[in-house]
Amino acid sequence: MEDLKQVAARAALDFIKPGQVIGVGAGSTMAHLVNYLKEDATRWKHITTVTSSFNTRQLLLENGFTVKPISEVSQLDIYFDGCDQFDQHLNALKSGGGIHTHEKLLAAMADKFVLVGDGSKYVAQLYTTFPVVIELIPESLPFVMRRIRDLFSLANPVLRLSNKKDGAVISENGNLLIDIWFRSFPPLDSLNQRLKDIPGILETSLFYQMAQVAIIAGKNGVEIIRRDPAYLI
Ligand SMILES: O=C(CO)[C@H](O)[C@H](O)COP(=O)(O)O
Repeated sequence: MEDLKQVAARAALDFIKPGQVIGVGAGSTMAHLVNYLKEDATRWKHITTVTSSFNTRQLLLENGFTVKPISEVSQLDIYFDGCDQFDQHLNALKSGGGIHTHEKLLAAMADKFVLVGDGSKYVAQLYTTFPVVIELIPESLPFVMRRIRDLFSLANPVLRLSNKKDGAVISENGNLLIDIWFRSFPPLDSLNQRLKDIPGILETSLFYQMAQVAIIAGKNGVEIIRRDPAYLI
């Protein structure tokens, strides 16, 4: 059977026009998308890419694409990214990679933010099988831990540690990451802002009502889900 992430990535090509500035996120689905762009290199040779991911950047460069640093861009035509999970309103958790601050920046600057994945990512309501991750400045660690425990008494905040080296995982921005494991999610419409209101926290991995479209490949084919059904893309 065909890899469904590959099927979804191929469907994403229909959303791109030659010459556009394209954001590409992290993960295996995005790697498939880069490989498809490479397969039709003549058509796509004039696109400019921007990425939130070290691994995707390497792949783009190896395949001869122009990759601009995030710091040189304020607008993208479109940003594609995978996620851990998303719900029927296209609220997404992007917790696994620990690079959500850059991912959210690219999602926010894109005219269109498109989630791409296999059907396993799509759930009616987000489950707590994934944490909400926060990026925080190192000095704020004890305070942020205390404030999270005060605000969410049933949540379990855990500093993300490296399994390849002693110590904490350090983000692209020199910061720490905390995985917040909830037993049940507090109301999602305010969760992102409640966390960001804590001094020291830079960004969260909850992408609340940011994506306009999701491309999902399941055993019955590719489904395009729009947050607003009237949205034309
Ligand atoms: O959100 C992410 C990282 O934070 C990735 O996009 C997510 O893990 C998707 O990966 P894959 O395409 O391999 O399923």
